[in-house]
Amino acid sequence: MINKKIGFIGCGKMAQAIIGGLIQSGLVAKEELFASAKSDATVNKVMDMFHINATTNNVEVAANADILILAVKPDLHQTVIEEVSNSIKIDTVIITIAAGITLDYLEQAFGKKIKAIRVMPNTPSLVGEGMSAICANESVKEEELNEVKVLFESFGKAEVFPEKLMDTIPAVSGSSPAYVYMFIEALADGAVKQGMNRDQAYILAAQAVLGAAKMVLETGMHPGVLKDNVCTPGGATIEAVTILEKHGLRSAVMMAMEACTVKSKALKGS
Ligand SMILES: NC(=O)C1=CN([C@@H]2O[C@H](COP(=O)(O)OP(=O)(O)OC[C@H]3O[C@@H](n4cnc5c(N)ncnc54)[C@H](O)[C@@H]3O)[C@@H](O)[C@H]2O)C=CC1
Ligand SMILES: O=C(O)[C@@H]1CCC=N1
Repeated sequence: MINKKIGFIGCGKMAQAIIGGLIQSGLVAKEELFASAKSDATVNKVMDMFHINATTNNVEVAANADILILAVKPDLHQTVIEEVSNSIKIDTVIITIAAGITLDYLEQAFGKKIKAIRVMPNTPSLVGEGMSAICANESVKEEELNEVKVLFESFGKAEVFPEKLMDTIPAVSGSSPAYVYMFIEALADGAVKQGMNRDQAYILAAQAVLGAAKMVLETGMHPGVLKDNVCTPGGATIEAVTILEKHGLRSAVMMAMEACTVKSKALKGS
């Protein structure tokens, strides 16, 4: 168990995924989780869903937290930080999960030396299969960074990266679940077009994606070799692969990722 008070400012889709993942992991007691949101409707929803402390008062959450997670949109960071910066404890570890918010930006917005951490998580955290990339400033002690890593590992995988790679992470793992859902939807549409029931199609498509991802992670084999193993010479799969290559699947993904990275870098000011 981690016996620290963990506060969330902003309690939308990503914070809810983390809170759900944390509760399910059992690493943190519900009594140690605090969240604030702008509207009463969100506060009530969060209390109903997770039975944790929730309020519209950001300062209350900030003042209580040993680990404070800023889970609002990038362009709201300045306002929220101005609101809470005088209330945080001296040793509070401050985490932003926002795309594009740098460690320097955080320190400047707080206007003082702080223990600052940047994490780029993703929504599969809710089901214990999150991927979180982490970097920290020099004020964060090794044991504090390890504790945050353990926290995020409790609902998936977590890796520490140099900050220069953090703007690339949304494209690879923060945003990419959206593209994968599009792929699953497309697989299901294709099956429905050929007469399959939609509910069954989602199960087949999603399980194939889950299994393929597990093969990459657990066998350590190159994705190209795994693909080749599916393509029987002169068989059906290579016909599908030919069409996907013709329509530029890989270059479409790579170009989409570039656009994602450019936007991530620009977000804090927008
Ligand atoms: N949705 C995702 O898959 C991911 C999101 N993120 C990051 O997480 C952050 C939040 O994104 P989402 O959860 O998707 O957005 P969201 O719109 O679902 O949640 C934002 C929350 O902030 C609250 N909020 C707005 N103004 C506030 C204020 N002044 N004080 C306190 N709370 C306030 C809203 O009530 C809402 O609950 C963003 O910075 C985003 O870059 C990072 C990785 C993945
Ligand atoms: O779309 C966004 O800006 C955020 C960053 C990663 C996932 N969602």
